Amino acid sequence: MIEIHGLSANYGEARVLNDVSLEVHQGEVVTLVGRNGAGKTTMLRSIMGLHRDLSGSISFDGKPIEKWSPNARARAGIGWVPDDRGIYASLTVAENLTLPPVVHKDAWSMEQIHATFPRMRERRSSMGTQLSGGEQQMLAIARVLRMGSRLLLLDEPSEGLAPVIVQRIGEIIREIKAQGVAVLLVEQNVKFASTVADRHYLLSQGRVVEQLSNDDFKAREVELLEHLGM
Ligand SMILES: Nc1ncnc2c1ncn2[C@@H]1O[C@H](COP(=O)(O)OP(=O)(O)OP(=O)(O)O)[C@@H](O)[C@H]1O
Repeated sequence: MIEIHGLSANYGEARVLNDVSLEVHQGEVVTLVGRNGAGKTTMLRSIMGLHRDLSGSISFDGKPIEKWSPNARARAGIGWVPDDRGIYASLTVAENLTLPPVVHKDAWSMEQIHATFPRMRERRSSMGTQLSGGEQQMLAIARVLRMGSRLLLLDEPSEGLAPVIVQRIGEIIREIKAQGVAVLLVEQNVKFASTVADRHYLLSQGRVVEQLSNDDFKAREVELLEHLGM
């Protein structure tokens, strides 16, 4: 679905990603794990077309997309869920869901959204400001599925959420995967990452230092926690 080869990214003089290659296939959940400042968010922003100071190749469904605008990438089916979730505070849940345009034929219907996210039906008239952190995260994920995204870029969805809510987000990611959607997940929560992902890329100082199956990742959890300084 998405293939990245030799991606390097800079902020002015500073190189923050160095020759990174990775791929995510349809229906796969893959994490990018690394310390603060390792370059994880820059990777997601580069895939979405929001960071442009880069070299290397990015192809989506076999088409080179490096020169495409973020809009064109969204229309092709790439959905960005930023770490601040980007909810419109003064709109209701229903308005937040329906405001962005449907950009792809694989867009989820409201019925599908409500089946996977029953909380969004219950809260449909609530304003963005009234939502808990977990509800905001669910709304942000539901919104890109409603637009028709087939590859979700999730930036630390577990951050700041209570364990029981993190567990629910994990269930949602597994349900989304079962529908054939691919997920590239930035995470520092190693435990959570191991409950949802098929594979992991370990990023350190802008380089992929290891690629691990989920079984290997779980077996080396203690060492990885140490590596991440957690
Ligand atoms: N707008 C910017 N201008 C200059 N440097 C930046 C900018 N944004 C990020 N950086 C730097 O790029 C490097 C990678 O940042 P990035 O946010 O991608 O890392 P991260 O792994 O997502 O970490 P975090 O979890 O802290 O966001 C860091 O050294 C950071 O200071």
